[in-house]
Order: sequence, then structure tokens, then C-alpha cells
Amino acid sequence: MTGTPAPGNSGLLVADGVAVELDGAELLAPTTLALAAGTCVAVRGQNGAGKTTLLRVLSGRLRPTAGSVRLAGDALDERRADHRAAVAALIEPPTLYPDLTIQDQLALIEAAWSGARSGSRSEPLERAAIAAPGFGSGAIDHFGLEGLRTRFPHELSSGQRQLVSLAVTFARPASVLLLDEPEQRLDPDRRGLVAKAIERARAQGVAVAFATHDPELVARVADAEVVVGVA
Ligand SMILES: Nc1ncnc2c1ncn2[C@@H]1O[C@H](COP(=O)(O)OP(=O)(O)OP(=O)(O)O)[C@@H](O)[C@H]1O
Repeated sequence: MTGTPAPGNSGLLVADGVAVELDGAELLAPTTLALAAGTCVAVRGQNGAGKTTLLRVLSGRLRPTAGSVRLAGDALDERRADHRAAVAALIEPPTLYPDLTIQDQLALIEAAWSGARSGSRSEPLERAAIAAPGFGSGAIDHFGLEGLRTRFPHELSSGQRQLVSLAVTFARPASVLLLDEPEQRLDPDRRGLVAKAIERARAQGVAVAFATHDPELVARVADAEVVVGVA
């Protein structure tokens, strides 16, 4: 079956010489990386180097102006439901439903994606390249949000909203996780929860790439580093 990543695939998501140029400006210099199932790559580089741009390209949301991205051997195509199902990304903060409590946001995610696994969804989604089940509503506990279950998004601090965004991202099934500065606005203990979440996802066979300015997080969870913005 095309588009279905095999466990242990050494090149689940492969970016080959991807670059982004806009109106003559280079947003991302040519970058190559390969993400294997169950591994974790840190994307490093100074402010404005192109880390977020690279993650957007890897997610399929931004088409590179040079180079290519392949998911399980096929050209990455955001229009393909199985590709969207395979890749979970926390790049821009997800839009939280303002009128839903935190537990209801998670319940919604869990309900939506459980259909993908049970086969009650559309055919492309049935064929979705889903390797790991995600944390489901257990993401609330993982990210220490138990006490905030009945709160609404506007009742949270910015760090708490980041934790909810992480919970929403880790809750869903995925083969590939892309995280843009997952540690942002978090205290050291909560950064530890991010590290544990990445480790747990990896143990389930998920391929993880994250952009960061946190060397401790890199040392703890990354197998490899890609530095962008350096010629
Ligand atoms: N929509 C846009 N239009 C034009 N230029 C953009 C746009 N978005 C980003 N850029 C530029 O692209 C370059 C790369 O930005 P990007 O957000 O990928 O960097 P980054 O490495 O993630 O930075 P940071 O560490 O500050 O988050 C920067 O020079 C930025 O100014």
C-alpha cells in the first residue's frame, strides 16, 4: 500500500534540499533531513534562521520552492487525507474552541480520531498512515492539566495554554510529530513533561522533529540535530 509507513522505516519523512524563497528573500536555505520511525531530530538555528519555515514545509502546509519532501516514499501532499492523518504538527498554536472546556476540547479530538482507527471514516482516512494511537484524553493528565479540566481557554495563563496546545497535539494518532519550540513559556518542570511526552511518543514508533532554543531538551531527547540558516 503506498503511503503507509512501515515500522522501522529509516526514511519515514525525508526532506531533500528543501528551500523556501519569497520575493527574492531566502526564508529557508537548502536543508536535508531524514526522520525515521521512533527517532527524534532537533532543529536548531538562531532567530529568523528558518526553523518554523522548515517545520511548515515538513508538515506539507508550505510548499518548498526547491527540493522535495517524501512521506513513506510518496511526495508529501497536504491534500491527501492519509498524509494529513500521518502528521501531527504544533507549529502555530492550534485554535482552541473558546466555548469548550479543556476536557471537552480533548474529548472532541479523541472522538474525531477514534473514528479514523475504527474505520468509520472516509476511505482515505481508513488508509491513514497511523502508527501510534496518541495519548487520547490521557494527554490531560500527562501535561498536568487535571486541575484545569473545567476551565475555558480564556481562563488560562499563556503557559497553561501552551500545555493545552501540547495536549491537543499529542492526543491524536500520528506517525510523525512536528513541534515548534514546544518548551516555549514553560517552566523547567513542565519542560520535563514535554521531554517525557516526546520519549513516550518515540517509544510508540512516532518520528519526532522539534525546533527549539533549549539545549537541555535537545540533550535529553534528540538523536540528531539539524542546524538551519548556515550556508
Ligand atoms: N510570512 C512571511 N513573509 C515574509 N518573510 C517571512 C514570513 N515568515 C517568516 N519570514 C521570514 O523567514 C525567515 C525565517 O523565519 P522562521 O519563522 O522560519 O524563523 P525561525 O528560525 O523559526 O525563528 P525564531 O527562532 O525566531 O522562531 C525570517 O527571516 C523571517 O523574517
